[in-house]
Amino acid sequence: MEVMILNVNDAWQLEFEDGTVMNTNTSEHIKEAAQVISQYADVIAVRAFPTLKDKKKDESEYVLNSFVKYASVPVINMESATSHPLQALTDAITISELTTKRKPKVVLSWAPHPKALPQAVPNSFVEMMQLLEVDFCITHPKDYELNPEITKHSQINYNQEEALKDADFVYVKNWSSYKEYGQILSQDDNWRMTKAKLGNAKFMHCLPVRRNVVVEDAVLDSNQSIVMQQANNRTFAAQVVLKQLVENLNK
Ligand SMILES: NCCC[C@H](NC(=O)CCC(=O)O)C(=O)O
Ligand SMILES: NC(=O)OP(=O)(O)O
Repeated sequence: MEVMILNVNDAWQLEFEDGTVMNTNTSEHIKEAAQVISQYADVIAVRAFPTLKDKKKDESEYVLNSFVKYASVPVINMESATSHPLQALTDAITISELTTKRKPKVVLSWAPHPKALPQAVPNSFVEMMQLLEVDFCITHPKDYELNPEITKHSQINYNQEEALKDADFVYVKNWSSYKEYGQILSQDDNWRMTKAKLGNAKFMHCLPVRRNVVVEDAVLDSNQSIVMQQANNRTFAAQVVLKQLVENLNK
């Protein structure tokens, strides 16, 4: 593949609203931009982080969906406002490669972070775990509930120690509050992952990870950490999706 990387905002701001009088800070409408890029490329992969300010706007996935609407080529989600499916596929591949059990116990554990981060990675991880044969539970402080529409078939335990008991895989991730949308409600270091809490489980994280904030060095530097296998599987997850997509284009 020949790859072009475009950081759209480096050039100018795109307009996504219909019918706007574009006499302020947006220079090009997504209608033209998506069609022009479709003339350059056979596939468009879009990364579009949320505003974390306007829940309705983020949930409308206006960036990703506008590309889908106006592009004339397939669009791939490289982490959108509310989901990161290629990361979830990566995580599923990693768990299935490394599990020694038919039904491993997998825990998604919230961690503190100084910045407000999206819910995209945990959302997609939860959705993926609901598709796999795993014993799955989520642990986080009160008021860090993810979108209940996404978590409604998953167990939530506010007691981290209890949730982590006998875990085979522990996926650690920070996210900002969904309820108090985009807010940091806690930076409680007691939620940081430590070697003691991890027990015999394998440690997972999508990266980039803040050492000794999200997880202590002793975990990342141990052979229980499988973050490098995960990062490697990001390539294969993207390749398998692109391969199928491109093969279908040529049919
Ligand atoms: N897999 C990519 C993760 C991207 C993003 N994390 C971040 O932006 C962390 C940046 C920082 O630590 O400053 C997220 O959580 O969705
Ligand atoms: N994990 C993840 O999405 O990594 P990149 O930001 O490198 O794509």
